[in-house]
Amino acid sequence: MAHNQWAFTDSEREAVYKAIFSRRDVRREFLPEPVPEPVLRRLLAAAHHAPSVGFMQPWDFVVVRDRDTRAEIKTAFAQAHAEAAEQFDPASRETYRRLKLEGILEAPLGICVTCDRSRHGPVVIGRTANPEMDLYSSVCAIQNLWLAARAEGIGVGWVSIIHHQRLREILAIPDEIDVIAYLCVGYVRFFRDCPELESAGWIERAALDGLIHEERWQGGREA
Ligand SMILES: Cc1cc2c(cc1C)N(C[C@H](O)[C@H](O)[C@H](O)COP(=O)(O)O)c1[nH]c(=O)[nH]c(=O)c1N2
Repeated sequence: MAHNQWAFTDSEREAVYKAIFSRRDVRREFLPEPVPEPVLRRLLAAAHHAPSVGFMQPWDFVVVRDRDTRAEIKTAFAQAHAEAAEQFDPASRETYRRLKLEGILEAPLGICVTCDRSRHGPVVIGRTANPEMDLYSSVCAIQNLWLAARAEGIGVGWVSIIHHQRLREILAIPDEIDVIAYLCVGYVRFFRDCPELESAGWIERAALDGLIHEERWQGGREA
């Protein structure tokens, strides 16, 4: 197509890809400066404009600023992290233990993203055949927030090494609401060029060509 009036301008498009390619999971580079309310509001508005199954908008955002609360969450992480280490084979266990996998106390802000699976009733457009679609919708909100944060020069780190039931207790989240994520959010000293798990030698980024299948799945499970 020669000209597409709906495309962004070159610089706008570059900005979108820049956010996508330079977004990182941040753990150790957080700065303690608070995130101003208008900026936080923009991040949450970006999250809230994510796509959602049947326009369900199943998310809520619990904003955690209190250090004592974050310390409780850190303790919950430490417990789940110790349990996790036992699940890796002995050869990689020590490497796992040395990885920095959260910035709960370093980041001035935590955001717990949830999913209210019964919002708008039991039958939802698009969720009938695949009931997990509401959970995916909350994940879309997280990705929007993550990219918007990158554009604001703010880092986000997803901490999933934590039992959601424990988070629910600490944050007084009702039983019928699913916890989707705990995010550490704050300004950063810098953004890494590539995923820390890659530079730490844990896993490399797969070649995209090996993940694309023409018409039918080709080959075995291995990409
Ligand atoms: C659902 C989910 C859950 C987690 C993560 C991500 C996602 C999508 N990631 C971040 C993850 O390690 C990271 O995205 C990859 O290593 C790729 O790095 P970049 O995000 O590109 O920096 C993550 N990182 C971490 O240090 N502790 C964690 O508990 C988690 N949990």
